[in-house]
Amino acid sequence: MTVASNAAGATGKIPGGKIPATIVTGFLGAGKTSLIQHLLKNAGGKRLALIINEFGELGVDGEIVKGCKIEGCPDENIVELANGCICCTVADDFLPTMKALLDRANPPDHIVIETSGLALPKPLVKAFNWPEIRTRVTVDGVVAVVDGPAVAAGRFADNPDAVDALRKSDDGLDHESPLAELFEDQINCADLIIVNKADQMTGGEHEAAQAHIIKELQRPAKMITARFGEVDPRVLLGLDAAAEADLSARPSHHELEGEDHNHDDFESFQVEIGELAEPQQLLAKLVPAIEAHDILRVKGFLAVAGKDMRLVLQGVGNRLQHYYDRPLEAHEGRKGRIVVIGLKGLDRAAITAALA
Ligand SMILES: Nc1nc2c(ncn2[C@@H]2O[C@H](COP(=O)(O)OP(=O)(O)OP(=O)(O)O)[C@@H](O)[C@H]2O)c(=O)[nH]1
Repeated sequence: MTVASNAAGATGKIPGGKIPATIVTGFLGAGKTSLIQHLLKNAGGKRLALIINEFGELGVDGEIVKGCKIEGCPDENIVELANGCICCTVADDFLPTMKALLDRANPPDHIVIETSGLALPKPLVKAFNWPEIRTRVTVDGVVAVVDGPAVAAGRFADNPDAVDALRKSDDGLDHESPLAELFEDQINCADLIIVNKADQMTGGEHEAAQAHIIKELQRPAKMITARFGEVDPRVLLGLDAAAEADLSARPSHHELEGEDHNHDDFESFQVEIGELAEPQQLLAKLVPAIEAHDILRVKGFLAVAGKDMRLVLQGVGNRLQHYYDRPLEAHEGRKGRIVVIGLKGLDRAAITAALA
């Protein structure tokens, strides 16, 4: 979990004195961090506090936000806590973090929470009914960021073959496609759905993505499209949904599992990567490894010979992106680390060997 706050300005408090909070959900790599970066840069003086949660043990998203050096968002306001979905660590992590934010001498105008890509949003919304925070904060809205091209390609459709294969490797699997269930839970908790990566979709793909969302949507929600999460903050904030008060209208596949569900369908691990002669040295090995092992998400930081800057690596499916974001610090050394996330059963040894 990462906490950050930005520049001073107008109060966002709503009548009754409660501070509004926005929960940003969405599958791995859909564009949540991009949306939040855009929001922080365009907050127009509103004092936002940001809580970022990650599934993998490496806190990449918070580091990326820090690396942007957004004015008014100093590093000392950023606290990392990765390695666990916020929906599973509500009592241990989320509640104390919220209380600390609210107890600040100058509390934020609006709180934005980025959940991990594997988190179920509903348990988090439920946490806003806890006595310690219910009188002080309300969920202004749940925003689901969707990877438009991936939806259009059927990534979140029920896939009986894939589920059968997973069942064979795990007798305990007692539900439908984990990706489809998670996707449905995330959109069916949302007040606003953002179909992101519009730049990567043709008109037909756009229609296919929308049609799939509408088919799975069981409640009314606004839907807009975006590229790189560039959404006007006036659209994003101020939904005034009070989501914690209408939980029963937000259906979930995990209703019966209570709050003690876990994420056994997915796993993540880290790979250390020595200094690269050039980025291509790793990229050339990564694409075949991603395809061979159906890796869902790769992200991390790398060192390249002769470069003083840190190389950020992002992979969503087999689409890779890399860029230098900030100078490497002496204590970081000249090696890199990436986190690999996929469905349970990843062949860690084979993937690590392939990237060595
Ligand atoms: N082409 C394109 N790429 C995008 C867009 N939005 C995000 N990306 C890229 O997709 C990758 C993942 O984006 P993030 O914003 O980190 O996604 P995320 O949802 O925060 O990812 P996790 O926190 O790992 O779940 C990055 O390489 C982004 O640059 C978009 O609209 N178009």
